Amino acid sequence: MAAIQGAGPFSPSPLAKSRFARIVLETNATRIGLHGVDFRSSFLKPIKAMANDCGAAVSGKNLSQMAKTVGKATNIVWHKCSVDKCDRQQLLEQKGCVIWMTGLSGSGKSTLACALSRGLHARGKLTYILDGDNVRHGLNSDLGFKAEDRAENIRRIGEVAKLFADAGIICIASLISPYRKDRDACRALLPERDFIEVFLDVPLEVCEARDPKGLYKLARSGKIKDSITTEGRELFPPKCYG
Ligand SMILES: Nc1ncnc2c1ncn2[C@@H]1O[C@H](COP(=O)(O)OS(=O)(=O)O)[C@@H](OP(=O)(O)O)[C@H]1O
Ligand SMILES: Nc1ncnc2c1ncn2[C@@H]1O[C@H](COP(=O)(O)OP(=O)(O)O)[C@@H](O)[C@H]1O
Repeated sequence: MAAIQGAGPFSPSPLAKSRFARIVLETNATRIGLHGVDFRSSFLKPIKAMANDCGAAVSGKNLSQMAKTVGKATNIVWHKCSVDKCDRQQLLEQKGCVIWMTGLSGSGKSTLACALSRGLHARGKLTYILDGDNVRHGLNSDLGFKAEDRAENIRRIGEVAKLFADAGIICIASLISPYRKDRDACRALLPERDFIEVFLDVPLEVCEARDPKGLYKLARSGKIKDSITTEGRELFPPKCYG
């Protein structure tokens, strides 16, 4: 996990945003297959690590053809296609993965996700952001903020993120995702180095002072329920290290 320390109560300049994105990228470069990269120029070079991954993908083709019970469904058979993740990665010249931003509301997840997406896009990398706010407008519009609803929200986004990674896309998930067990369940869906967790280590006081949506105010006055504002400190590790 990589942690981004909270900045002071100022608006981030585009330069600061791109520096943030660079920190994340440099911290995790090896894990997304960008070895020895000069971040100022050579992002677009073909990714060496992909060759190894393709080997792994080939051995992964031996998925059982036996009918299985999956969840509530019976007689489910995995359908393989001759075009696989490896082929898509080679086409895109990048490695599909999930970069998971976690942190309190107002910690800067969406801002950093956008800066990272913009930075990668400028370097010719295909990204897609799954933002908690946005996904709750559609796929997850049936969910609220009780712990079990948050868990289902995170589970679904984890599954969608896995599909994006399988498509060869760098998927940036941006969710509060306060409970470690929910994040760990998403991590378990992917090969270890394909899931990069970034904790925005911003103190509750700073997030509450920002409060761009007025959520902390509403939570403190009891007007919204199931807020994690007050117990936020306990839900996240005190420090996270890359
Ligand atoms: N309790 C409560 N009531 C009303 N609204 C709330 C509540 N908690 C969170 N939010 C807002 O919902 C945004 C998305 O939350 P997430 O899907 O990221 O949350 S979670 O991962 O499921 O915990 C989240 O987005 P961010 O502010 O960008 O974090 C908040 O705007
Ligand atoms: N590094 C930063 N320093 C100061 N303010 C920031 C920083 N990153 C984001 N912000 C501001 O904090 C507020 C919340 O950011 P946002 O990205 O929406 O957080 P989240 O998605 O975690 O709720 C916004 O007003 C944003 O401009």
